[in-house]
Amino acid sequence: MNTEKTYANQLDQKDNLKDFRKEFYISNGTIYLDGNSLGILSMRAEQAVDDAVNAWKKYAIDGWTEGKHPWFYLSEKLGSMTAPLIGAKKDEVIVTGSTTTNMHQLVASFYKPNNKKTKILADELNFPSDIYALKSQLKLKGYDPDEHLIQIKSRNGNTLETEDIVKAMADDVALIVLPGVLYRSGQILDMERLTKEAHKRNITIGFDLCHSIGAIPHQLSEWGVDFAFWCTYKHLNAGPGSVAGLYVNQKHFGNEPGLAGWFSSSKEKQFDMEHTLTPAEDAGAYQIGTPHLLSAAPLLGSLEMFKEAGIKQVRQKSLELTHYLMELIDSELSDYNFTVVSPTDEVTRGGHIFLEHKEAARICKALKADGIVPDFRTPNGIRLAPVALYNTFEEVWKTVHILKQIMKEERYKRYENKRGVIA
Ligand SMILES: Cc1ncc(COP(=O)(O)O)c(C=O)c1O
Ligand SMILES: Nc1ccccc1C(=O)C[C@H](N)C(=O)O
Repeated sequence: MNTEKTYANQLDQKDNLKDFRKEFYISNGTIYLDGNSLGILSMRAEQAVDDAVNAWKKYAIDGWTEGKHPWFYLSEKLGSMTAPLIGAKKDEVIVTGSTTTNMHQLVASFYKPNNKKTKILADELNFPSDIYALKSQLKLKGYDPDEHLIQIKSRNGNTLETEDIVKAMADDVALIVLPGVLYRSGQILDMERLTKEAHKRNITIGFDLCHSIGAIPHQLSEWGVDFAFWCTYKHLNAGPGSVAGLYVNQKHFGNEPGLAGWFSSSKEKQFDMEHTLTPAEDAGAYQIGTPHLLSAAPLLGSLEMFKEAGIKQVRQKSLELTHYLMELIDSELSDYNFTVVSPTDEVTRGGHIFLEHKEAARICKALKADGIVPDFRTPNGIRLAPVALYNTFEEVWKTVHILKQIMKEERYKRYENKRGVIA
């Protein structure tokens, strides 16, 4: 491979998405590689927040129905803007809640245990919040999570085998919830095949798309996935605590949500103030209460950028960035005991790379001191996410060379090998 910096510059010059970087606030001298934990602010997202504040200033209560983006319809509008990113129909998507509250809503709606089927299938590598939510949903239905939550085991501690998941789809499984992309190793699960296998066995299946939305294309409707949910503060760059999203396949429209509220209502009936709910005929039925407008607004700006860039192009560049990163790690860091545990192939490699090293916590501190923002995951993981919309090949090149210097000079030894509060 070509390890010269000039090669990185050539790749940057050829990059069709390079102009998007100019729209982001990138701190001077910083190389931000943590976009899969929190994406950075774009001018368009900022503008959308300003517009929302101004609409409040100008319209007060009338902002619900007036202005450029009337608040009463904003969740649906953002849902339809999100749909192309996941291969869904417009009315199958709604922007609402947080990842975890949406998961609670969907499990409360789709987990319907009966005499024969009572178990929920998940995996042992998922983000803790999902597992906590599943356990509490089981308890609410009177089941012991120790018996009724089955967590598929990883053979190597980092990735899952489709065959192992399919094998675990036993007769007593009612519901499956899995990540689309694993938060540590970045492995993409075969959502299409898993959905097919689940449905053959009469099992409902849903996916957590936190680490896949905005990083890879999906075809949820075509695959027939029953439901999905995600956050918008990672690859979608909508800001800390931005409003999340959910997808419900249209074959499930017309049902009552497990957790109802007046925003679950059909729009026409909502202000009739009846005590009998008429649920919306689409994914809107899975909303609960008043949308968090100021935290939803930035998505208007970010999703517009995704529309212009196109998720296929985003994926293409992301694959090139992670490929380049892995090649440089291979050629430059071979003396320093790093292990890349992310899948290397293009089918199962997501938008970030996961490196293991026993000194990972303090290597991350040393990187940060040199202006590179990685993400530490306990006990020994370094996540690096070169993001298509705002990172460059030159930044990838610099990261690996700075990391090499840190290792060569053992500069990480200046720090304690312990995580900070968050990373
Ligand atoms: C896979 C996954 N699920 C859930 C969450 C958390 O959900 P919430 O947005 O509700 O905090 C995260 C990250 O925070 C995540 O990576
Ligand atoms: N929501 C957060 C709030 C604070 C700090 C980090 C997060 C994350 O999102 C972590 C992320 N889910 C991860 O995959 O590590």
